[in-house]
Parts: sequence; C-alpha cells; structure tokens
Amino acid sequence: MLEELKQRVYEANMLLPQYGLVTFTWGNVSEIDRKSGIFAIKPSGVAYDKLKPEDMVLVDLNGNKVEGKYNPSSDTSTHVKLYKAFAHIGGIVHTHSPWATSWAQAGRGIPCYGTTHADYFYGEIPCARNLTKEELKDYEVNTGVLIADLFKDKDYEAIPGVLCKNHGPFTWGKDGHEAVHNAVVVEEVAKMAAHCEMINPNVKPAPQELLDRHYFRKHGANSYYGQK
Ligand SMILES: O=C(CO)[C@@H](O)[C@H](O)COP(=O)(O)O
Repeated sequence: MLEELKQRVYEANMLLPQYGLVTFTWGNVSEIDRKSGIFAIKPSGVAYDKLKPEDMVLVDLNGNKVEGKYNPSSDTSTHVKLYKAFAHIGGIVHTHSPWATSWAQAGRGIPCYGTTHADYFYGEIPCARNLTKEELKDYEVNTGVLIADLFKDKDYEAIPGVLCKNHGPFTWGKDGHEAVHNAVVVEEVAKMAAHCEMINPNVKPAPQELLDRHYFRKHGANSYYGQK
C-alpha cells in the first residue's frame, strides 16, 4: 500500500548522502499521508547504498508498524510526536550532519547572522534542552515532546527546524523533500555561523529589518515559497 509515498520517501532519504548530511545510517526521512494518518520512514540500520523503495516502513500515528520487512527507524517515536504536534507538516528529517550537530552538542541555537539564514528561518534555530534522567527512559518519545513544548510559543512553519542538545537537528516541511531542503539549509547556516563567530567573536545577529525583508519576501502570501 501507499507505493507512491514509499517511492517519494525513498528518494528523499537518498538525498541525505547526496548532500553529505549523513554518515553510515545516521539519519532518516519520513513523509505522511494525512488522509490515512500513515507515514513512510526509512528502516532502522539499513545502509543507504542497500536501500530500496520497498524497504520503506509504514507506521501509523500510534507508532505501530503497518507494513514493512524491517523495523522502522529508531527515531520513529519522535516523528510520531512531531506529526501530532505540528498539524501542517508533511515531512520530517533527522540527521547528525556535523556542523548542526556541533551546535546541538554545544547546546546553542544558531543565531541568524545573515540573509542565507533569513531566507528560510525567521530567526534563531533554537536548541532544545537536555532530557532529564527520567525523560531519558523514553528517549525518542520525549525528544518529540520536548520539541513540541519548545515550539508552543514559536511558529513551527516560520522556523522549520530545531537542534536537540547532545543529539542533532530535526527539520520539517510540507513534504519529505522540503524537509530535506531545510536540513541542507540548517547545515549550511550552522557552518557559516560557526565561521562567523570564529572570525568575529563579537558578531551580533542580523538586524530585525533585514530578517523581516528577507524572510517575508520569500514567504509572503504572493510569493512562490509562500504557496503552501
Ligand atoms: O539519532 C540516532 C542515533 O543517535 C539515529 O538517528 C540513528 O543513528 C539512525 O538510526 P536508524 O534510523 O538507523 O534507526
């Protein structure tokens, strides 16, 4: 069932090694069919060069496997929580891409230092706090809970990604491909921001006016990007 969805999710997953966002199997993409409430996700532990469209695992919003030869990604419960919390997203990506993960491990959000960032993210890409000892007992579920809590006072459509302390980035979008696009952006702006602070340790975030101008010209009601 949902063969087209599995094909799309396979193709989106294959973009991760293509863009240099994953080493070994450290990442996954999912995309949901909102009508049935079923999403397709990469199987756990299967190498990218061995991956086939039919290997994609179908999972429902209770986290139960609906179809698939393999187990779904170990991050599946986090994807479930995010699909439930963010009603308008259609795809999710998790990677351990090195620059974004470095900011995550350092426990810092990525400030918006320029227009590359402002074209996609309306402000800082936040970093969720560490899970407590108790929360770690249900690690993947609570990672999703924590991200959803962090976004209670943020616009998840204007900031389509997050860093998880000591872990790595999650991004989302209207589908799996857009979520991958945002994962590439997070990695690139993470690298630029780190270099920027190295060159000038006193650098300040870009002015609000520049952020407004860049973000809204690409995400305004009449823009191509705004047509979601
Ligand atoms: O976050 C982690 C591990 O820290 C995971 O993202 C993986 O390394 C990918 O696991 P599978 O998708 O193969 O289960």
